[in-house]
Amino acid sequence: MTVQEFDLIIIGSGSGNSLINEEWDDKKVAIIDGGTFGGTCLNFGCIPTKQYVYPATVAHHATHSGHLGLEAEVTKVDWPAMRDRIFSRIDAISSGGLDYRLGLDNVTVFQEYVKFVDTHTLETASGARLSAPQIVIAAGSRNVLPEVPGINSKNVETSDTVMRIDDLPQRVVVIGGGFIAAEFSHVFSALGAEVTQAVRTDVVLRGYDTEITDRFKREAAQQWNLRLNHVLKEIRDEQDGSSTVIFDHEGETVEVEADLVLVAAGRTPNSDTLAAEKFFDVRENKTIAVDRYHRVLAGGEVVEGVFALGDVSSDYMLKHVANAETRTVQYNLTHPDSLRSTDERFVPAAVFTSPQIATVGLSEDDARSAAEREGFEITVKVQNFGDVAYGWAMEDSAGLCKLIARKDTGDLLGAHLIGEESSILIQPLIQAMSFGLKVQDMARGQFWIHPALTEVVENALLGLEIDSAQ
Ligand SMILES: Cc1cc2nc3c(=O)[nH]c(=O)nc-3n(C[C@H](O)[C@H](O)[C@H](O)COP(=O)(O)OP(=O)(O)OC[C@H]3O[C@@H](n4cnc5c(N)ncnc54)[C@H](O)[C@@H]3O)c2cc1C
Ligand SMILES: NC(=O)c1ccc[n+]([C@@H]2O[C@H](COP(=O)([O-])OP(=O)(O)OC[C@H]3O[C@@H](n4cnc5c(N)ncnc54)[C@H](O)[C@@H]3O)[C@@H](O)[C@H]2O)c1
Repeated sequence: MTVQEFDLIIIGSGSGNSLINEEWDDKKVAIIDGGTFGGTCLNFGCIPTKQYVYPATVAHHATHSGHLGLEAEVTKVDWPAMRDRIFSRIDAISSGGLDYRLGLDNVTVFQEYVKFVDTHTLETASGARLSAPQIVIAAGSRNVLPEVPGINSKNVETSDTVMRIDDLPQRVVVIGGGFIAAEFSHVFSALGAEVTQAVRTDVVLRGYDTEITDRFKREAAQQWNLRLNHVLKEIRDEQDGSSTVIFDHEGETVEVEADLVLVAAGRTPNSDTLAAEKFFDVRENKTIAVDRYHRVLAGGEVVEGVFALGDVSSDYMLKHVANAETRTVQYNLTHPDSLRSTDERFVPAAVFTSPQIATVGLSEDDARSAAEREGFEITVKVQNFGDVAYGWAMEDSAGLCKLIARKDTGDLLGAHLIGEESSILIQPLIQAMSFGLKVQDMARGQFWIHPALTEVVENALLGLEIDSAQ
């Protein structure tokens, strides 16, 4: 069998597509993607979800401003117009990106799935064999569907399909307590659907500081029907075209009627689609094992020339992490003698639900454990948005900013926010952690615009009890 030889093979056109820079102009590159060109973030993830989140948040504000002396209502939600506006932009970027790559002399695009047949050779679904001394696995992750009767119902959607539906459904059941469930519960409920979010335990947004998750549960329950400890058992299709979603709730059977069931029960890395486990180390969570330079491991040893990045190998399924890893791998591919690693000490995340949530660093529980283990004290401050002037303007009772720092040094250990634009408010705190800025210097070493909402961050910093602070 003939094997097509390349200098570089990239599997995955999401973050992987950004690897091809001018350094490869004179070399032969193959980029392979069996799915939609551009990957998850562009086509099914970060970007379209936020394009729905924004109008949903506008609608939420419009309909929840009575406390400000405003009576407003949303008289029409034109879902098809919204969907077409969103995807006319996204689809054009995806097909434009594909056309651009197809037009390059040095790049060959394979639009099929591949798997490894040895560490440096791949076989496409149609049987072609490709080989290269350098291969980057950027194959991402996919949605997981729980194995329950009725999971193949026509009313079941995942994040891959739900944004392209024909119309806004009347009754939506969202399965899951993670990022995707939280964001879509907000979107559908704010746009006017009757939403039930069913979480199998009493934990939402696992791993988040409990102050934030408790506040989120309270706020979510005021906007949609949040049901905890509801274990999905079955989805039964009814003759009228709807479905009945059946749960076990602490030993009792609970049935909820739905026109659409959004399953957001987690994502799994695509390592198995590549037969990666035959040639490389694959961890229990199905990520491909890599060293600090993103080189793939086999039997604990580096496989020369094979790198992995993003959801398929990362501890985080976040696009800003995949992007940072892409920059590192891009450099390492052409600088084998001065390899770089990605600094993942302070990885932030935001959940674009209602209210927004943003987090970086340790939760209070984890910070207390670390303090006990390593012998230092922590200081914690919770500042409500409603305590600062802009929070008064908003009549806010939902938002809070919680900071955790080392008492002796003033190093920030964790920052957790829930409330309006938390994903923006947290950025100076991420910056402080990344660059080692002490909380006392951060609080008083700069002006904080009055009366901006950032004063909630300023006041939280000032509320921390640092030993050396005057
Ligand atoms: C609904 C949703 C919302 C999200 N929102 C955010 C957000 O707001 N912020 C954020 O930071 N992150 C968000 N994420 C996560 C983010 O989208 C991912 O972390 C990121 O896109 C991963 O990029 P990647 O390059 O690793 O993989 P991908 O972009 O998924 O690219 C992998 C590509 O590999 C292809 N592929 C897989 N297996 C094979 C194979 N065997 N052969 C050939 N091709 C293959 C796939 O078709 C895919 O196109 C969201 C995810 C989802 C699902
Ligand atoms: N704003 C963002 O950054 C953003 C937005 C969306 C997704 N993402 C990324 O995508 C990843 C996947 O998101 P997700 O929400 O699908 O996953 P998740 O891991 O955040 O949450 C999965 C949820 O599904 C539940 N679950 C698992 N199995 C179940 C079952 N059998 N029945 C019922 N519930 C079940 C879990 O308990 C959990 O609550 C996230 O880890 C995140 O990194 C990020």
